[in-house]
Amino acid sequence: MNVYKALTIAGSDSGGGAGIQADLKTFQELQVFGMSAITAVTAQNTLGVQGVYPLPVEAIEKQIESVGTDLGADAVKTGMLFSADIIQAVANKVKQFGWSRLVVDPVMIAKGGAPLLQEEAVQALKTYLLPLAMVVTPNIPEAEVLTGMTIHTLNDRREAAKRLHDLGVQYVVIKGGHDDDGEEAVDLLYDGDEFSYFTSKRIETKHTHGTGCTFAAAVTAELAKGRTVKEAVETAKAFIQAAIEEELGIGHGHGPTNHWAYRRKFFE
Ligand SMILES: Nc1ncnc2c1ncn2[C@@H]1O[C@H](COP(=O)(O)OP(=O)(O)OP(=O)(O)O)[C@@H](O)[C@H]1O
Ligand SMILES: Cc1ncc(CO)c(N)n1
Repeated sequence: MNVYKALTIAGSDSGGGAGIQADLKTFQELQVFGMSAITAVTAQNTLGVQGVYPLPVEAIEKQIESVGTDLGADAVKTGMLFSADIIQAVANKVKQFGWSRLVVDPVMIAKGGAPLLQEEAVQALKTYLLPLAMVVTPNIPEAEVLTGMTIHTLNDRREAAKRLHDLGVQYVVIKGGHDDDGEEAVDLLYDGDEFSYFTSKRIETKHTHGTGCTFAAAVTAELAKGRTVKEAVETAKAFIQAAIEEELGIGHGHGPTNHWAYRRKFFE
């Protein structure tokens, strides 16, 4: 049996809808063996973030080394990295193990507004990690912070994608979840040459906690299997659409998406 493996380097969400938990569930659903290096523990639920506890840099490095020196990874994803020190350490380890199928989800703030990345760490993300990335997956506010431009139109988004590509990342996906007008949720992919668009019906719901993590984890899982970036984004879009569509309706606030919905929709 050919076993594909993916490593997520991200924060823990006690509520189970985002972060490490969303990543591992998504890897599993897509039949990829999931491994993790936890950067920070968050006390979090559907109502918000009640606490953030970053781990010592050494603890993060050790986890990555444990995976890298034994199991190996076909693809790697980063999520919440919190500080410039953590970003630099993660970038060094990615280089050390020669991981080229790297998906960077530049997590900055949780849906309720809690900061998951220190402001001074944005530059470190641009300098150390993005040049190593195969794919970066910002939402619109994250793309604005990374490029320093405001994004209103699709044209703005295309310009932002070009600027992100100039930072050294091979493929840029700017997600459209935050683009509030319109009946559709449109994600844009730029490969340095052409733009592609992945469009789905926008679902009217407040249960979108962890959509970004889940989407990027699905891209990572498909890359681990050797798919092209375009194929991986296509599957990730179908995965997140199903996960939002088939609501779980749990928790008292912005609930998590349904990680098993894609399997039920397409394979059962
Ligand atoms: N209401 C919606 N209906 C359909 N698709 C959506 C909706 N909201 C988000 N998506 C899709 O979910 C994916 C994640 O996009 P989004 O922009 O919400 O990420 P995000 O803000 O990083 O998420 P989070 O910070 O909650 O993890 C994209 O593929 C986007 O198109
Ligand atoms: C741990 C963690 N990572 C990422 C996000 C973004 O959805 C979150 N809310 N929590």
